[in-house]
Amino acid sequence: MFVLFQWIVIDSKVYDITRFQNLHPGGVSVFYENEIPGQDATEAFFGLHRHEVLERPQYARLQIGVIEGEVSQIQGKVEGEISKVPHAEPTWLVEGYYSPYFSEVGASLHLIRPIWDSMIISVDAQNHRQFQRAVRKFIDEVVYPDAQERELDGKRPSQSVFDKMAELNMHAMRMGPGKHLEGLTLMGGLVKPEEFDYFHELIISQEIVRCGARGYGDGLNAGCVIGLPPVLNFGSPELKARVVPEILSAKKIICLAISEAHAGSDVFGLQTTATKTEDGKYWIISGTKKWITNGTTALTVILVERGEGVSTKPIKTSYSSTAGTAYITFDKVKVPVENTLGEEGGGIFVILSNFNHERWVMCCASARTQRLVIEECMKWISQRKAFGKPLYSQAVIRSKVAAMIARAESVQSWLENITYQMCNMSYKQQANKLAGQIAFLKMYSTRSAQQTATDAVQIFGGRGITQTGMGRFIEHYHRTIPFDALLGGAEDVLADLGVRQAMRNMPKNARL
Ligand code: HEM
Repeated sequence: MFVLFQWIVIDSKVYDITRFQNLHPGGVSVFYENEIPGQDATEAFFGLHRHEVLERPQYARLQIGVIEGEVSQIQGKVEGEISKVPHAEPTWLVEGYYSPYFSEVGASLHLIRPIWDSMIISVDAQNHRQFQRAVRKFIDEVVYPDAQERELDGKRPSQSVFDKMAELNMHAMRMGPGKHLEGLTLMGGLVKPEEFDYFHELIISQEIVRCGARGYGDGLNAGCVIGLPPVLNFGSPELKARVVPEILSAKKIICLAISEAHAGSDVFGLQTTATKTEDGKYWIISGTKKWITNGTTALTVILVERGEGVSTKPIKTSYSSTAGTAYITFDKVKVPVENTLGEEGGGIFVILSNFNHERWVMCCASARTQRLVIEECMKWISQRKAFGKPLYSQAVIRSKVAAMIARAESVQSWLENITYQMCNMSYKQQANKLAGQIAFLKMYSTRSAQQTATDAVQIFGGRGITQTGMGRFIEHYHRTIPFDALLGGAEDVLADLGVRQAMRNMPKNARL
């Protein structure tokens, strides 16, 4: 019996595909096409596969040698590295570019900033660049692999990831600067609690979303980012002492339950009721909540700890179940009045007070994921050939990519400007001066993101709607992006809010 050995070369590495060829997901026939058997199949391979295919253990072991005198040239994702693909990173991370906002170790910003009140956070020497490198390394090594696996199996992020984030106090840092950081060692001591500012928080938000796993990103304690601030800002000292450490160490999960089947953006239209018992010691809560991120795993719902009468069930959404999106029902749930956050009857204020920060976090994420899509497109249009030339030689492709880049760059620049304002304003000033700005940015960034998703699918063609293979991140992005335009207030509602706020500030005497 004869065995016909079949070898191919990809990027100077020799693969023995003798046995594998009949198992090849793309079929056996491709290996008998011209220019493949026994030859350099690099170009053909990268026109059809992501680099990560060669890194999977079952395929990596097909490699039997390297071509003498040659070295491998092609790189996939390199853990912890800054991408060299143009526009794949915000300019402040790109060699040779400058930023007035992000500092190097021990450097101070050459900016004169007005001092308005004692809430101002110092922005000298906060060491953003070193911080970014450490966060990226952590995300790439610890979070990225788990994100890819959980997106596939739909389970919640692994507890080990929550725990490692807690060791670095990352859950606490995701709440932004403030008193809750006092006494904590942040990122292994890289930044002092009093020096932690909104740019550090922006870095964390933007690094996490580089995982390209939308549902997982939310599953990774996004409920805490929006759910804990009401407790921190309005909870009694006893309640905070009991609840906050458990949540910041990720032993318990919190979520913010606002939306209901009957009311989404209209927070005044909510129907869940809380009635006091005759002795005034308890609330009895009845009603439902819908689309609650992390709700399937949460132990606390603003005032309500999971217990008798609280039940949750998963909602199947267009993104993955790893986010834990839940339908929650309260059936005569008894809650001590001490769990009340803020003034009785002032719940709307509690809810609205954190909207700016929450929307700003969403802008951080949206700005960065648009770049992930740009990076995918840039690689695809240079490695994929059509009509004998790379895709980028088509003007129509270049025009789509140009629009994507312009949108992503403008969103990031605007975001950095707003972040700088936040660093210099008290929470109250932010509410007065930035609610409109942040609403506009949120509206603009999610609209940009949707346009970019549509363009990316056009560029990737069928692969842009295929869950595996070369277009997998594009398919995921395109499928999950509509959510970004809904959460934190629908686009049109935000646009309207911004204009109304601007009109309130119109000088009475301004005329044409
Ligand atoms: C060591 C060599 C190779 C390995 C390990 C490999 C592995 C795979 C895998 C895992 C897939 C499924 C899609 C994906 O996950 O990306 C695939 C698809 C495919 N492969 Fe390969 N492959 C190899 C070489 C080649 C070569 C040399 C060709 C020839 C041009 C080829 C042509 C294809 C085609 C046409 C598909 C279908 C792509 C699609 O549906 O978009 N493969 N291959």
